[in-house]
Amino acid sequence: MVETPIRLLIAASGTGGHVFPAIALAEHLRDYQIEWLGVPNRLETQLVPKQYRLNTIGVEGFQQGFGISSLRVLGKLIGSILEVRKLLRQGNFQGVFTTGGYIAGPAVIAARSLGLPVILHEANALPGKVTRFLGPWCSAVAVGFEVASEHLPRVKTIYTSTPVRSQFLSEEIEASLDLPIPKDVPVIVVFGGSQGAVAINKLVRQSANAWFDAGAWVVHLTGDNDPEAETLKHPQYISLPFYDNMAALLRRANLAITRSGAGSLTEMAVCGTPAILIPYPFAAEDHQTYNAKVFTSVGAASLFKQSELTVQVLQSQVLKLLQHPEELRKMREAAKAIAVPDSAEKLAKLVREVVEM
Ligand SMILES: CC(=O)N[C@H]1[C@@H](OP(=O)(O)OP(=O)(O)OC[C@H]2O[C@@H](n3ccc(=O)[nH]c3=O)[C@H](O)[C@@H]2O)O[C@H](CO)[C@@H](O)[C@@H]1O
Repeated sequence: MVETPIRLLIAASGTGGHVFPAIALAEHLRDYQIEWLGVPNRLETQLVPKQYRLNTIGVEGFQQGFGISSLRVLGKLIGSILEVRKLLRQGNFQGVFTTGGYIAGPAVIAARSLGLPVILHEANALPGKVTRFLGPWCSAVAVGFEVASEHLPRVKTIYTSTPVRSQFLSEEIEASLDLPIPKDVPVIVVFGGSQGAVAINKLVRQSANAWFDAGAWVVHLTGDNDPEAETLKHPQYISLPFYDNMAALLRRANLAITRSGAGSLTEMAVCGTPAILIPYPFAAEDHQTYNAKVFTSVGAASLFKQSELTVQVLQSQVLKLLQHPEELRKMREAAKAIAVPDSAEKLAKLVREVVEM
């Protein structure tokens, strides 16, 4: 008799930090029939339908305080819970995996109200509200940073780190870097999460000439909402709105200047990329600062508040590191020491244990 494959609904929506780890996990559950739950206008609509059926619902987060708009969001939430319950029942799903965020609300509530198992993965050092609130109701909660467990006292967590896309684990990936950079020059990569970071872009454009003079090349991933993105021209400067082959670039880079989203940090650990971290100041509950501290506490990065970082400070901090390659080497080793390259396997094992129990 042919066994029917297990049907799993993955609820992962929004930015790269939520969608990429779920794609990496799905690659380790090839024998499962996977469908996706997302919203109609976010990154999952570009990344998911090539491989998995994408079901979309309308859902959004609550704002501070309680008013008319909260009532509207609550109404939408109830509607989307009913929609997900219908999808789970009609699709005969046996479990749900989610990476948290708004989509996790209806996904967890619908699944648990039907008695289905739910595995939630929380990538951030300070878990999001949905994880803190619904974590105790999930069958298993995996965390990307060990310190996250301290913020989830009512939940038995499992530390798996955060899965990275498979190209990050390939030994030969650096050879696939298709940017015209000479072999032996120091490379600084600047990026701001999957959306770009206009404030960092500005600082970098004002600081970069001193780094060029020191022989460094700068690869600047500006995001696509920076009106000044094309204003700096230099033979040692490459500016792109977005770059797909981050695995090769982070391996090649001697230093990254970036935000501290959980996805980027995990990738930099796996690649051993030393970093200057500038947490996004408006991130929910300042969670990026908590993420960054995981790296600074082991000596893999230095941390600067955006409000306190001037051109002079950034310029001299980078020059100091360029002049002390042994310091960069120590940071590289420190980053690698906290990497968990088999995170996707660990998470897939957990999913199997819970769903097939
Ligand atoms: C503003 C905000 O609240 N961001 C959150 C969002 O992260 P967000 O998705 O913005 O940022 P992450 O650092 O987690 O991930 C960025 C991803 O985009 C990729 N990339 C980026 C630029 C580029 O040119 N090419 C490319 O592929 C990176 O390699 C990485 O995989 O979810 C994360 C996980 O919950 C949180 O930790 C972040 O704090």
